[in-house]
Amino acid sequence: MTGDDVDGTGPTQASPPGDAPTDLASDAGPRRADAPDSLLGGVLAGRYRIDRRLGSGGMGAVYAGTHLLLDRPIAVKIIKPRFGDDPGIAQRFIQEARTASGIAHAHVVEITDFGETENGTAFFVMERLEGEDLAATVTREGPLGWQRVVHIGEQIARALAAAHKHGVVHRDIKPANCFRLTRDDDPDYIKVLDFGLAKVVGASRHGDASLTQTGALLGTPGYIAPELYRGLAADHRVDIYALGALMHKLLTGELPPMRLGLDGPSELALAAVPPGLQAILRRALADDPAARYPTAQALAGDLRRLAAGTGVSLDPGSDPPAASGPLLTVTRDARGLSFTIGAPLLGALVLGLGVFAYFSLRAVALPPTEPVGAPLAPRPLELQRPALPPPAPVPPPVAVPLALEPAAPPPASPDPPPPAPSEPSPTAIDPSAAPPGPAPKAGKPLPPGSPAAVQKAIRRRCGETFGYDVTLQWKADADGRLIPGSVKALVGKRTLLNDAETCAVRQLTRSELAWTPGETYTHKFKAG
Ligand SMILES: Nc1ncnc2c1ncn2[C@@H]1O[C@H](COP(=O)(O)OP(=O)(O)OP(=O)(O)O)[C@@H](O)[C@H]1O
Repeated sequence: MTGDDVDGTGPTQASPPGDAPTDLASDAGPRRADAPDSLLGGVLAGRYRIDRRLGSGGMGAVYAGTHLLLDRPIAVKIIKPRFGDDPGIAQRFIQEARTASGIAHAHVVEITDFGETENGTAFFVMERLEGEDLAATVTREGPLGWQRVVHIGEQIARALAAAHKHGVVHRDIKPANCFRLTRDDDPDYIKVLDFGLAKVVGASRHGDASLTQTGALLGTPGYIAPELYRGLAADHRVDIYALGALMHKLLTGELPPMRLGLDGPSELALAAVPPGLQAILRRALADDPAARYPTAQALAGDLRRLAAGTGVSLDPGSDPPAASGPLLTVTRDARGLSFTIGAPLLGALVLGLGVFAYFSLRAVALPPTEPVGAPLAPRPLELQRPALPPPAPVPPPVAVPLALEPAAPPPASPDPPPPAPSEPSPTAIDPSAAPPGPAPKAGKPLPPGSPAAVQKAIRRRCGETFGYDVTLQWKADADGRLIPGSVKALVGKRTLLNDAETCAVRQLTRSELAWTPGETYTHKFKAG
């Protein structure tokens, strides 16, 4: 897994220029592969020798090392120096290790140690895996056979089910975060990596309220569930959506088109896969979380049944009740993100009110504000899109340009929204269409058609992605903030939903520029 590839398809070991997330100091430009690394050859915490750098991601770099006492290979993730000064980020990093180490599942990477060095650099130690992440696999091999995807998807679903029971939502499931290795003659044995973006239900147990107040939309474009883009309450089903997107990517080489407000499955490029798998993906990728699998366990069950040829249970009413564990509800409010446990106690209360049956069909958690478990009221999303092609037996994938309706203003709060982190996580997207975001900077709106700063950033960061002429389009909302879902990358008349778009959307959303309200921008980039 690399932060190199924003849609999870890039190489695993390198840090190319298009990789905004991976370089240690983005303002200083990407880290050169041959740059000296003072950690190499050193010994961490008196027992971990740092042998070579494997790559880097949003918050840290990963090194291959050796446990000197046990003479055993390990991998160490070390927080980036620029984040080291930020106690909040370091806290998240340690939290990542602590929570991931508690999941203990065959398909979750094992965390064996974590801590801080003498100079305050946070690190954690993992089992070192031999293989490659799924982004590398799909880049090299192209689309995978559906049987392989079902096998891979089931393992990831089981890992997620274990994490969700533990109160952890991964929030950044993508090919780059799923490592493929050979075990017991299985060449597609999967370990899920990187719970760095996961938020923990039990954060408050550690007295870490800041974990709930990032105010940023975390994830990777293309894998982010629609409710997060909308700024609605969200829960563990964001992982189910992301896993659906991951399987779609593995099956077709492309991400599913984002179609906010549309549940129609006809645009999925899945003609070559069995109807049962198509149905599974449609359900996993449902726009409305209530129409998705209620649990990762249920998704894993259908994948298992499909592999065994015993059919799938796609009737939502046939799903098992929600897991009894502390499933997570992430709620966006004026203070940022907050978390609620859908505890059995809550279920009992609901039962006492005589409506358990109603909710058990739709929800696994009951957020305090806008329940994602309940059917979403049809939202008047202003989908500005060309007329959809007429229904056809196997329609080609259609990318729908989106203009998200700015969500309703947040409820009044006595407290002002928290300040944005000094350096957002590389995969953090300022949810400009979301209600609780900070007010747009009172910058001088750039004249339409000359977004020079963004052009520079995209040129620098997405240089390798644009090996061809590409036109970028994006739209500003009524407040002059970029609408993430509006970004399109066009090559000729074809809309791309891959590296170009995801790299561009990341750069655009990070730019924090004020745009001309309501303006649609079109910008051409020449290859090279
Ligand atoms: N336990 C491990 N064993 C072997 N290689 C690993 C291990 N963990 C990570 N790697 C590799 O290290 C590199 C960097 O991983 P890292 O988690 O920093 O990337 P990332 O997924 O982009 O991070 P982030 O999600 O924080 O942006 C990747 O090539 C990944 O495959």
